[in-house]
Amino acid sequence: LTSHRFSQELSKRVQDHLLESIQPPGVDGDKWQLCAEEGKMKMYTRELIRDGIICDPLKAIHKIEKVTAREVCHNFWLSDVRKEWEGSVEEFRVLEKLDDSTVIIYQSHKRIWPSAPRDCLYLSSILKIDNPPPTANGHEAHDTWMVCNFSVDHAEANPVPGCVRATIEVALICQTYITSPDDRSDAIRDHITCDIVYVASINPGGLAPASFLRPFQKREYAKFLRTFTTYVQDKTKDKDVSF
Ligand SMILES: CCCc1ccc(-c2ccc(S(=O)(=O)CCO)cc2)cc1[C@H]1C[C@H]1c1ccccn1
Repeated sequence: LTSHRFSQELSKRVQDHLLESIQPPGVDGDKWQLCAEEGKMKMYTRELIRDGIICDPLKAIHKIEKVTAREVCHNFWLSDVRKEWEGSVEEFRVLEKLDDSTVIIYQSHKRIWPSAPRDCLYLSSILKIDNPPPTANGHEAHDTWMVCNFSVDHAEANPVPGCVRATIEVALICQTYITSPDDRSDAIRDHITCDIVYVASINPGGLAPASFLRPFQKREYAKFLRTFTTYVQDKTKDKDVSF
């Protein structure tokens, strides 16, 4: 297994996500507040201010039927399809490929009134988790995949002028579980469900008005999760299942 200059930091963050992020809210004792519900998707947040900047972490628990953890994580990680579901991104560049499952991305986001536009520079890695823990909804996982995105520095960022650098720490943890083949259909896709935990801490960088940022981010997270999960279901529905 080849390693790269971020291998150590990446595996530390993966371990942390497996220990903490995958825990359903309320179990890990933190003060997660349910802040939005849409169908099967529940969004929780905590109030966190760092140097006067709002960095409320988000934890979304979701489940989508008829897709596998690998299909969800692959469509989230694959750069070629990013623009098909990520509506808030303006510029998007892969700066470096560290290995077959790890890249460094530069992206700028569409300007948000009244603040300056933001950009992000982050490592994005997809990995399959061996000996999968039980899912956040308490199901026996058939398999577990994760995408881990976190901010790094890079010499060739060549940022869009005028952008304020936002920093991110994101994980998408997906677990497939097989539901009992109760109905007659022998199509395996009808018997799989994917439990999803999406955790994100976004530090918007320079000051953004508190009264504006909290509701804005909540709306954006809900929109992003809705768009992305719908995209994956549409993309995979006529394809052979890939575990
Ligand atoms: C708030 C400062 C601006 C801002 C910085 C950062 C991000 C952002 C970066 C990465 C990821 S991701 O989950 O890793 C998927 C790859 O893009 C999601 C969101 C979004 C916004 C803007 C668009 C707003 C947004 C979108 C979604 C969630 C929260 N905020």
